[in-house]
Amino acid sequence: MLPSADVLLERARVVSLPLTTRFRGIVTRELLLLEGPDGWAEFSPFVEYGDAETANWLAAAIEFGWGGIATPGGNGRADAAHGSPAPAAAASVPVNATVPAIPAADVPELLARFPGCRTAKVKVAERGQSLADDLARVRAVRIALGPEGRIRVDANGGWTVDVATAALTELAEVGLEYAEQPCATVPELAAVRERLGGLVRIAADESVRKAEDPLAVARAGAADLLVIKAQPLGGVRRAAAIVAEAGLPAVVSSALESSVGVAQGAHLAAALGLAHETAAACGLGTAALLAADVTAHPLVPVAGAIPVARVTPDPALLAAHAASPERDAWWRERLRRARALL
Ligand SMILES: O=C(O)CCC(=O)C1=CC=C[C@@H](O)[C@@H]1C(=O)O
Ligand SMILES: [Mg+2]
Repeated sequence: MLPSADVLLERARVVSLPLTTRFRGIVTRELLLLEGPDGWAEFSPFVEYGDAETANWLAAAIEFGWGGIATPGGNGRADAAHGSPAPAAAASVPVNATVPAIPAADVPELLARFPGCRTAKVKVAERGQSLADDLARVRAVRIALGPEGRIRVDANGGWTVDVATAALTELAEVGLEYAEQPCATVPELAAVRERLGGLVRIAADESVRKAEDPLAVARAGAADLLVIKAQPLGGVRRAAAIVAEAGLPAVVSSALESSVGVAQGAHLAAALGLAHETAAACGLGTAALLAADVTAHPLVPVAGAIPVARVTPDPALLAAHAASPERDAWWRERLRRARALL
């Protein structure tokens, strides 16, 4: 039985967290945190998302607060509530630095927020910018990481097939691990992948998390790997099932959450076997892009990794970053509408 909206909202808090750098067009991240018997969870679909899409995000929050997701090493309340297996060593997930569409000159300062990260994901194809801007940014990252560093780019579906093919052919000279969602649709991804003939691997993000059928991209052979997010896909179990069915390698990424939401991503990474030193880096270092978080011990990268741990917000920080009464009411209503869809 799923908890009712009243139960979900009993201890809910809505906060507005400032970002250090503009990212996907926003400078503050609003989100709702809720506390279940297993611990704290996050409900934070981006504000422009419609109700149908938000239901998955709520299903994920319910899973993390009420669903008995165990923490490897057994440091979470879920383990106590549901009986933990034998304690294992505390796990950690290697993470990438996330480089927004910033000027190349700002890259070194940005990367300093991600200590020890040997992989960087660089945003490209930003509206209003040119391929020259992308090349300059990616080259600046290559200089900072050195020849051994791994660089992936994320176009968020912003290119046509022709532009993607040309842009990735040029960017490949800097050395790319893969390109995430170069075009918007599955047929376009398949076409770019085919045209590049293995020069750059293709990862699908929006084609999984925003698709009616998250497996269509795998079935079409349109991607080499999947980028997986816990909240948009309805939680750890559902996301892990999609990866298993797709039969493709996966990288877990955040949805630009507070450390509470990032913690669920880390649990998904652990469930997928990505919580070890030699795993491909996950996009879970994004708490480093927040100028403020809800805990004094945020899940920011240390030595290139974040721990797989649950996060309990600090009451003083919840109060300091509380959203306005209007926004608080908006989020609570939004949660009620999402709950009605489950
Ligand atoms: O993967 C990362 O390095 C960070 C997360 C990230 O890039 C994203 C988080 C939230 C929303 C998305 O637009 C964006 C993405 O496209 O992957
Ligand atoms: Mg992406």
